[in-house]
Amino acid sequence: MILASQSPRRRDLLAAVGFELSVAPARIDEARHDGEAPVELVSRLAREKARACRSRLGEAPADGLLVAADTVVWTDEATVLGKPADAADARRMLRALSGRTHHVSTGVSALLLSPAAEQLDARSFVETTDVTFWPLEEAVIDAYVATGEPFDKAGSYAIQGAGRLLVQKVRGDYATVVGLPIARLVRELAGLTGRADLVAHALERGTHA
Ligand SMILES: Cc1cn([C@H]2C[C@H](O)[C@@H](COP(=O)(O)OP(=O)(O)OP(=O)(O)O)O2)c(=O)[nH]c1=O
Repeated sequence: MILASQSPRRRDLLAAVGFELSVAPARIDEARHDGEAPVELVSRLAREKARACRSRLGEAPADGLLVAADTVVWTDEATVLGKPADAADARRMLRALSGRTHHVSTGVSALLLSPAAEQLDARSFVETTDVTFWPLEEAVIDAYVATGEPFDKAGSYAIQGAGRLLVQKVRGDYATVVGLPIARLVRELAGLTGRADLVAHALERGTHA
């Protein structure tokens, strides 16, 4: 499988269910269009990342799968919180999330690659998980920013890291927050490849520590 993402979290989630990966990050403009809803944004960006990566493979790629994804954190006002520009930006985002429920949407686009394929076979979907933060005192925000963890993370936190200390409640798939809804993805790949046994196969091959 080709993973069109630089995210080590996505690589780990796929490797843990037994996929052998080659990583080929796609560089695209991730700017949000005027009036674009967060769910539409991640859906579009995942598809654009997949398309950009696919076009670099040339005319006749080997058989296989290509997966791209994009994650955003957003609030009820449809404000999108991207990766923080600096520590002050991270602090501002964490204050905005303190004591409230926000949404994390991950868009995924999977392509079936084949040298013969005229028509591109693809599956794209978006999963959204709601995350509630404990109220965060300024000292907690400062200590968290000082860990350095917020800087390459949408919304300025990582639920899989020290950021788990900020989280009171999760409603939806935890893996969607980390950056890849793996359970849904394996099911979509089963449909895309016609391999109904893919979930069982992933359970057999995976390393489930
Ligand atoms: C909210 C949250 C985000 N994140 C991460 C997942 C994503 O890697 C990142 C969101 O940025 P993305 O732009 O989705 O992904 P990326 O830049 O890491 O990789 P690429 O563009 O090459 O696909 O934030 C966490 O790791 N944990 C969390 O709890």
